[in-house]
Amino acid sequence: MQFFIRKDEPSASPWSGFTGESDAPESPPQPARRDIRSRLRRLGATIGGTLRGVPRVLALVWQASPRLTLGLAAGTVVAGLVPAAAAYLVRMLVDTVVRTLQARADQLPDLQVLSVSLPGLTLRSPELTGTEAIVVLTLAQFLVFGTSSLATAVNAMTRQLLQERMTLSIRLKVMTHASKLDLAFFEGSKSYDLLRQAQQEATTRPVAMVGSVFGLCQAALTFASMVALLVGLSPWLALVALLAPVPAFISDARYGQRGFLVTLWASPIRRRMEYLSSLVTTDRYAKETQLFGLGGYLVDRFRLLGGIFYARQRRLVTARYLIGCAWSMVAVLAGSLTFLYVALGAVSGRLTLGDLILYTAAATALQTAVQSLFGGLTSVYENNLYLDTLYHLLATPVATRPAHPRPLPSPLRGHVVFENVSFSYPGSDHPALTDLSFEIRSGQTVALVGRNGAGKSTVVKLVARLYDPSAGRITIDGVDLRELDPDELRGSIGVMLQDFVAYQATAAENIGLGDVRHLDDRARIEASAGKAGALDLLADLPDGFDTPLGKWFARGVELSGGEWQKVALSRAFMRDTPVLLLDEPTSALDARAEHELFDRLGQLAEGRTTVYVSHRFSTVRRADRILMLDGGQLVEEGTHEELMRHDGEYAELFTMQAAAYAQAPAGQR
Ligand SMILES: Nc1ncnc2c1ncn2[C@@H]1O[C@H](COP(=O)(O)OP(=O)(O)OP(=O)(O)O)[C@@H](O)[C@H]1O
Repeated sequence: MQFFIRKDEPSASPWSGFTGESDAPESPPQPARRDIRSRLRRLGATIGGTLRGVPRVLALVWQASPRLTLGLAAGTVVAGLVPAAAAYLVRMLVDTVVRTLQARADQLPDLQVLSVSLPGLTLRSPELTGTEAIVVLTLAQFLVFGTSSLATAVNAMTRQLLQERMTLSIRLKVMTHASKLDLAFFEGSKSYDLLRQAQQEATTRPVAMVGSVFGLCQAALTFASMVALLVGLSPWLALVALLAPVPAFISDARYGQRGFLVTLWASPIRRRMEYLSSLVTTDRYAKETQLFGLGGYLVDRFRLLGGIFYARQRRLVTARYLIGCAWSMVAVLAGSLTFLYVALGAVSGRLTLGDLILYTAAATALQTAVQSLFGGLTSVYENNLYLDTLYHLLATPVATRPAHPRPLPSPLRGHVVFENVSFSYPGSDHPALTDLSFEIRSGQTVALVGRNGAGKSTVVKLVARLYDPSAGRITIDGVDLRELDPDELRGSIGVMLQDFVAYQATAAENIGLGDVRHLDDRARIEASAGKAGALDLLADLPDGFDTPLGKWFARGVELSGGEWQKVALSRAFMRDTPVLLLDEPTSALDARAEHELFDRLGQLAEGRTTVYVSHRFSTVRRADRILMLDGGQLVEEGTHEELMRHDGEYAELFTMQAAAYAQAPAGQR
């Protein structure tokens, strides 16, 4: 099956970073023709795989709520047996009426015994008059249909509740697992697709899954009870009813699998669509979108991708249902022939009127049951495929931790050493750091400088162990970082990243999240804000520290870039740690705020190892030592004075920046 764009699909415009390869993805070529034996083998494998998947699905449902699962199971059993019971009762009623009429016509005593034959058991009533027997049967019918209504209500209720529970439970599983994954996992586009797939399907698939598994069980019960009724009367009829829906099932299963493949391959397209949509609908991007008048362009890109996605779905969905319908005509024809056979049998006197009614009711119900059984199998199979992606995600190994981590030296002095460290980001051939060696003694304040892309942020991320070196090692107080428990290590490091997060939460939470154990410790939060120079700013907000920041939710107040940076900096100060890593902490601050911060940092850094990245040489010169990186390598190191005397690249950049200030017209200084 091909998924190329055809003439009737929206024409793909030339390649763009927004839309990607718009005529991809394409399915792998399907084998041209298969002989009957390999088709049967494949069918067997499909059914086997599907049935093996059922316990997995049931385990998920059970985990979501054992009580609701039991309720649904009970409702399903009742609903599954009702058609057979109803058909049986109708047959008894018709035969009773016929016998009563016969007795009255022949002027014989109107007395009869009602009997119900179950496997290994026959129940008989005492002698009843025709009217009494009809009343008893009507009562029994009332009971059956009453129970059936109750079962329908229980089924609908438990299904809906279970669906909600499962959606929640699967989303929680995905979130919990994702929060433990290695950062490297999030770097690849394939992983994003997997996550997206698992998350998006997590809201819809459980719904379909619960329905299909229990629908399957219900159909299986109806099937078994109907077969028991039908086989007793005519095994041939049972066989015809059994086989007639098979072709439609095979066709549906094939299209179910193709549907899954289209969804899977369309995942990158849908992710691009979501991204394009967010560019127009999210406050973060809306500013530029309006400023550059990008709305129309972005909407066009979205429309292009949406058109491609729809066209593929349309072709598949149309084929699936039209071809499925053609095959189900076989079942319809078999039903009509059964009807003819039974009616002729009744006319010839081989069958009673009750038998005729039982035959027709049972044959139709059996056919429906077989169809639902196969339909259920197809749908469980399809849902299983989607669930595979969920299980695949849940099976992704979480961030590696040493089996027996070495205890963090106590007290931690913060002596950091890079020994011949090289590092490339996951999926990148280009090394971000190459054979980097340096030492930061405990308590020292070190500035990392260098051009854009020199590797400064990478050094910060490696010390915080967001990644492990590709070669060489990093030690803290003599212990390789890989031998430590990452959480324990991170608990001893205060970090502010260059691309810090602005949480849509209150000011207090934005700071307190720096150490969740103290999220409610207002004194500590305010002290941290004080260290970052954010105290007055936050105290003056409409609800002080309880003011929600950001505009996503009600009552939110938006901050300026520099104000957000102060909040992020406050967060880094929440932990009273021996190591402090600050990646461009003042890039958005005004000159006074920056000056004041570095004055305070002088005291805050007392006794702590402090590493900061900065492009402003006025702040860099305050450091005890300066490390200058270029192309991922250390090119110069020393104090400001030493580097100026060395007259290398640092001195050149410093002089360039100083001259820019000195040459500025007096009014701009
Ligand atoms: N997540 C990533 N995946 C792949 N490559 C990356 C990633 N982050 C950074 N790089 C690459 O690693 C190199 C070093 O990046 P790094 O962010 O450490 O530079 P930097 O010195 O902090 O730059 P800047 O001054 O612009 O912040 C760059 O070539 C960059 O392209």
